[in-house]
Amino acid sequence: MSGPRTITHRDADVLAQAAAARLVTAIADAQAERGTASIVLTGGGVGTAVLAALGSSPARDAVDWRAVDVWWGDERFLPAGDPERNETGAREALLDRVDVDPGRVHAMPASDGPDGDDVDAAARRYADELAAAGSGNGPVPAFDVLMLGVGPDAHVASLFPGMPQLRESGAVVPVRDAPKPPPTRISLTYPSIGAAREVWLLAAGEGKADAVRRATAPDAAPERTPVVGARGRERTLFLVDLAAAGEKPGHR
Ligand SMILES: O=C(O)[C@H](O)[C@@H](O)[C@H](O)[C@H](O)COP(=O)(O)O
Repeated sequence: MSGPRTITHRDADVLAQAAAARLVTAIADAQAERGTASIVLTGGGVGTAVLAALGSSPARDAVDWRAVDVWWGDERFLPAGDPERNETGAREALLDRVDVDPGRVHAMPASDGPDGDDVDAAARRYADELAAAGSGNGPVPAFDVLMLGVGPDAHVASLFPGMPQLRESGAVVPVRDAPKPPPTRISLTYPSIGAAREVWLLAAGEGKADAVRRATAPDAAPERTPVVGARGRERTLFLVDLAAAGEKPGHR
């Protein structure tokens, strides 16, 4: 797997708009090639801004949303509809504004869902849903694009530095005591992330400059810098703004 290609944008707004344009093009290309597309969404400010940019762009009508499978890379284990859930943000930003097939929007279970507050059972349920969709491809489908916001500590999804989930071989894991609130979450693992054709890493703002710098250091290791373990099968893009790249505004 080759290393990420970094593409730097003037600021967070340009990054969100450009990533949205890239996403709708990737969906259209996948549908042209295979008749369907499979995308994995991320929570966080930049991830949601990308969806909002796409949701408010005429370009959103360039794809057949009925032929898109939507998955999540991680989710906060909260009741359905909680404003802190990544699913809630994604629906408000994009999914409620396009004609998706509800049966192809695969939200991670909520804490008031079929497994109640049993986050282990909820993680197993999502792993089963992925395996069913994988239909012989293996434990997860061949995602076309998997987006991951990058935390200031270089976490991606809910894979945080030093936590045992980084070494998990299963497809989906429960997370307790996450350093980023809320503490209880569900997350894809590196094997699931690595099943994606493309992984797009999103980072904006000077608060991410250290994480981006560490991620591109030659001796970076996933244990301390989880973002370096996130690689796509065909391509990995690091989509950043000047501030996250540690460059001065106006430099471009
Ligand atoms: O559930 C979550 O919190 C996210 O999935 C998380 O992985 C997020 O993407 C990063 O923490 C970046 O978030 P920001 O873009 O808001 O900094």
